[in-house]
Amino acid sequence: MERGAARQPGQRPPAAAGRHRDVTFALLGYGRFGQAFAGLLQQAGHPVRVFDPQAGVPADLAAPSAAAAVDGAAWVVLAMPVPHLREALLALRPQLQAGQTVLDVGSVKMHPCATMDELLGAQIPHVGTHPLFGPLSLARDERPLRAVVCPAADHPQAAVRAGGLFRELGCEVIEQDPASHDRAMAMTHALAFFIAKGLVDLGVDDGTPVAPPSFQGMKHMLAAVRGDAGHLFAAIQRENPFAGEARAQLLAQLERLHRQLLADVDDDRLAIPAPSA
Ligand SMILES: O=C(O)C(=O)C[C@]1(C(=O)O)C=C[C@@H](O)C=C1
Repeated sequence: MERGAARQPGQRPPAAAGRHRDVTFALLGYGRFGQAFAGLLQQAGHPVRVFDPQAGVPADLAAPSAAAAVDGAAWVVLAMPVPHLREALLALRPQLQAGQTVLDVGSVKMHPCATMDELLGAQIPHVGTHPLFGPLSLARDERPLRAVVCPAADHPQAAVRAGGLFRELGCEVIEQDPASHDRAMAMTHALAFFIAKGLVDLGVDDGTPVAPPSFQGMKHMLAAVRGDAGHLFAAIQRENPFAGEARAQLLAQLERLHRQLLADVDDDRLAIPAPSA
């Protein structure tokens, strides 16, 4: 695991100073994360060109096509919903040059990394990344930001460059292989969204003034699910090969607990053992 030189909490990335005028980013996808990432890149002084066939892109950022966005860009950021990545990359492949670095920013890593390896091969430098932040955590000013970087076997230098980019944006960088990442996300991200969506669908009112402190921590989970158009929830669950098993294990544990409570087991048996020293 590689830990980057993190900024101090609350410390901002360097302000735009025109230092990076030659390092242009092509951002393909302007959804919730694409918009947030464009803002971070611009704040750091990077020119950004955006193409999104669906979302309204501000005129000063908009490129007329994916090819126009990518032309001459040092970085190509794949910020479309994960299930669209393959088709987008197939269409884009003829425009890409060996001097460019392609990175994805999806919440799962096995499928996107395998797709980039397959379609970009040894010719086009590429790297998988998962920024562990989004518009809500940025708005809460959570620092330090964190990003996972999954190096491609053929392109270790692309991973080094991506690590440098995320550090420049104020992130701690964690290096992981795609399977370890997806396993960890199945037990954290996927379960958090699963529980939160269950609570939202149940009609739980997280705005009630009597919600106790123990519930306050869940509010971020509910806000994340409410802010999602559905793509993120589906990708986190369906594109992660370990998420189904994690959900099944959680449901089994909840069912077991439910039965214990109904069976009136001794309260002591419900206690969670203290962690061993
Ligand atoms: O900050 C937000 O807006 C988020 O929802 C961030 C969030 C999450 O915590 O679920 C969303 C998706 C990413 O894959 C990682 C982080």
